[in-house]
Amino acid sequence: MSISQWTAEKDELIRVSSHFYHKGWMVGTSGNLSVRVAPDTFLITASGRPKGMLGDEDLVSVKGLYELPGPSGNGRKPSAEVSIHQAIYSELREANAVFHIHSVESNIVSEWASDHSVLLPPLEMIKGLGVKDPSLGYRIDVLENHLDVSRIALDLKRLFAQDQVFNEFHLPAFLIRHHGLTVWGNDVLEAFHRIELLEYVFRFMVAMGPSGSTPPMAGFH
Ligand SMILES: CSC[C@@H](O)[C@@H](O)C(=O)COP(=O)(O)O
Ligand SMILES: [Zn+2]
Repeated sequence: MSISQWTAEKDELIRVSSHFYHKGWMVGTSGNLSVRVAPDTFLITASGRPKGMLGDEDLVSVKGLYELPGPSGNGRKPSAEVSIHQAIYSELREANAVFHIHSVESNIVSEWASDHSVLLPPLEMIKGLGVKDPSLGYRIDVLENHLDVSRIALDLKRLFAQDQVFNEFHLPAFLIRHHGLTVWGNDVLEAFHRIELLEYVFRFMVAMGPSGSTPPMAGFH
């Protein structure tokens, strides 16, 4: 396999990673990104690399959606959260890009979960996630964080197995409590848009507060 394989996909992920880093969503080594390049193969960011300054060698290929991969040929290890990406690619044929970020807002919103999900406000922006009517009351799923990442991947597969996940109220995203946001899309651009739209929604929610209304301004009655 030539080392110059998938150059365009690697460049795209490096650009997206740098953009998210500058937004404060992939600070330090946090977050991971992947793109599917064949039905059972994807490129993913290597573990523990600085997400604001990735190089070509920091994208490693993973073949197989069920077994945990070992280090790549250049010694880089795939993301420690590779099992979550595998769970998404194995269960959802429409997913061809998976982005995971650690934003402050997504972590605040994850604290507001009741019954393992958070109700999103009826903002027009939510239409960008593929829903027709934002006022219908969409919820984002919130999974528990576990030190053992394969437990998170297992919980995610259980969620996908529930019928409700496949109805029109299911969003192409979920939160891991006190950890971050994961989104998938049909391609890199769709996943990119979805991350930006959801982060806008989370910023709005944080500004409104957990009760969904802004506190009255001092001096105004
Ligand atoms: C700043 S440590 C964050 C990690 O524990 C993890 O959650 C993460 O998102 C990045 O892990 P990585 O193995 O680099 O893909
Ligand atoms: Zn993470």
